[in-house]
Amino acid sequence: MEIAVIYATMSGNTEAIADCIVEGLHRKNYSADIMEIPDIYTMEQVKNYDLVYLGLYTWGEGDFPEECLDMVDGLQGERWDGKHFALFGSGDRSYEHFCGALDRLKEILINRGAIVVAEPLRIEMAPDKEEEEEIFEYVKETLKGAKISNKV
Ligand SMILES: Cc1cc2nc3c(=O)[nH]c(=O)nc-3n(C[C@H](O)[C@H](O)[C@H](O)COP(=O)(O)O)c2cc1C
Repeated sequence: MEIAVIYATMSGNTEAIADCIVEGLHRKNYSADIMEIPDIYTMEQVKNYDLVYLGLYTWGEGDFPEECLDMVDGLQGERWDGKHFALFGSGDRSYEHFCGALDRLKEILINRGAIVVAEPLRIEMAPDKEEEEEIFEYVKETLKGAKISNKV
């Protein structure tokens, strides 16, 4: 089973969540390819995976980060029927739309036929110890959601 963890980060918080997701996957004996946006150039790279963890921080007023716009366009331009996605990101509760980019991303993916396997995981800034546990639980929930029964 092929799993990718793809993320965008400006100050490292979303990257810390991505690293924790990879660790959570290892604990369940799954491996994953981890990639930072904008190093993903084609949707073909995304299509190769059975489960894609996609992480973004939120910018502006609930907006996508600038470096994600090409990828969002790419996602919008394809059908993702039956493909499993799990969304995560960092934000700041002092903004009106906490992790708002994740709501927008979820809507786009669902409209294009994707299965978003759990509610997006929203972390305030960088994960603390308690939130790391939350991330490990999220990994378990999303693996179940994706109905992955075979180990990599
Ligand atoms: C100009 C600006 C706009 C932001 N807008 C939002 C927002 O609308 N919603 C939110 O939850 N966080 C917002 N944030 C907070 C970032 O998403 C937050 O700092 C996040 O942890 C950054 O993640 P990163 O370390 O992965 O880059 C904003 C930050 C800046 C500097």
